[in-house]
Amino acid sequence: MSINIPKLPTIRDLDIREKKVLVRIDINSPIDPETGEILDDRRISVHGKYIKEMMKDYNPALVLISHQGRPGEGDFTSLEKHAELLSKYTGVTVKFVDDIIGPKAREEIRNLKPSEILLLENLRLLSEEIIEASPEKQALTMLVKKLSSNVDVYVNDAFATAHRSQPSIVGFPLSLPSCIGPVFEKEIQAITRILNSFESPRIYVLGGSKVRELLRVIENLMRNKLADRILATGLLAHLFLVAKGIDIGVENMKVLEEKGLLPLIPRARYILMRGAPIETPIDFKAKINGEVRNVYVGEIRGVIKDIGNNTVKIYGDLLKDAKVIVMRGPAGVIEEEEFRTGTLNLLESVYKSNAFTLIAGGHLGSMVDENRLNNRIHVSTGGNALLLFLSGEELPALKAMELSSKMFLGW
Ligand SMILES: Nc1ncnc2c1ncn2[C@@H]1O[C@H](COP(=O)(O)OP(=O)(O)OP(=O)(O)O)[C@@H](O)[C@H]1O
Ligand SMILES: O=C(O)[C@H](O)COP(=O)(O)O
Repeated sequence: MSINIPKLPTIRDLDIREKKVLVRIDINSPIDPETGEILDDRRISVHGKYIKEMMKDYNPALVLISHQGRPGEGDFTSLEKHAELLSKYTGVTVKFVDDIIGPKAREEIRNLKPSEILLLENLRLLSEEIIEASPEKQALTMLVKKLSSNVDVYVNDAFATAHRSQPSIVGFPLSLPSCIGPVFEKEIQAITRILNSFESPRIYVLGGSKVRELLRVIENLMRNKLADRILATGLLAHLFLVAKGIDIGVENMKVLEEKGLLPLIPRARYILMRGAPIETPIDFKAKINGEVRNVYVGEIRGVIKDIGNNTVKIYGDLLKDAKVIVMRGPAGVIEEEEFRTGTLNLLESVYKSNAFTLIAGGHLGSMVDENRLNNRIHVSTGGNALLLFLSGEELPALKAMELSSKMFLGW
């Protein structure tokens, strides 16, 4: 079955040359709560690369907006450091203003000339930005009203926030001629290629800790017959082993309990009974008496922290023949160096394969060797947005963009 993805306007459909362009990006990054340092700047570097191209091709005056973290959490910080990194990746000095809709920000926007870039402060300092509502309601917020009257067009390049119905995502498209940006477009192209591919085998390697979300993805994959094999790793593997009736040991059951995952066992059983092509590991890495040991299913001891050597080999062999690969979430506790082997080896199989590959998720993305990438491999900037999309859910950003293209482009 193929999935219908709406045709969305891109910067080629809108006249942005020398215009004042408001661009919603997602440079939300992991932050060290103690020092405030940005721990991984992948999203910033990806946006930087495409902004640089946009400047070269269209010479606009760019006003960038983004969020960082959530109020009350350790990663809720200013975007000042992000501006420095954006300057590094774009090769243009990105001016930062510690204001969003006040007189200071509006003055800076009014004075901005083509070839200049301005970054406004963290959008989530505005309480309006946290509230989710319909595009029609969001178009009436102060954020949308105050900024719309100072720019010519709106570009949504924040694919990773496409699942939020917040004013900076769904309000502007109803107020200004709008389109998606290049990062968003690349993500849609990769997902379309994955979801509409009839080449097989199509193999999903699903791991990490967002097990609830992954079950939704698996249910959609089954509904639409999108996967030939699903190789479970990470905490998803724990859950499916238990659902298969396999004893994973008291300590690992406790891990599932602590993460609130035990209630998902019946749902996982139902997924298996309906014939989902889910493979589970045959061995794992665990720390026993201070030493890393390879333990086999049937005699699992210790806390499982990675997939084992034989599973790496078997999963690797399966990936060799794949035509399409989607890899999401790490295979083990990659925060501990000794438990990165499974993830790194699976990535090695991806680099060597000829399959079109989508790699998703912040933790997994941080393990990718940029020097080994090629145009067959797309490393997504999306986390939850991508998972929801793969689960078959409508993303508010796409809906708002469709409304906008009807209103302003007559599509
Ligand atoms: N066997 C395991 N036991 C416990 N935790 C695990 C195991 N395998 C992986 N994890 C944990 O999963 C977490 C990453 O999962 P997550 O689902 O957040 O992936 P991600 O790639 O960062 O995706 P996203 O960007 O959507 O957050 C890591 O913190 C890692 O320690
Ligand atoms: O990292 C993400 O998933 C996006 O930046 C969205 O962040 P949020 O979950 O805080 O809305």
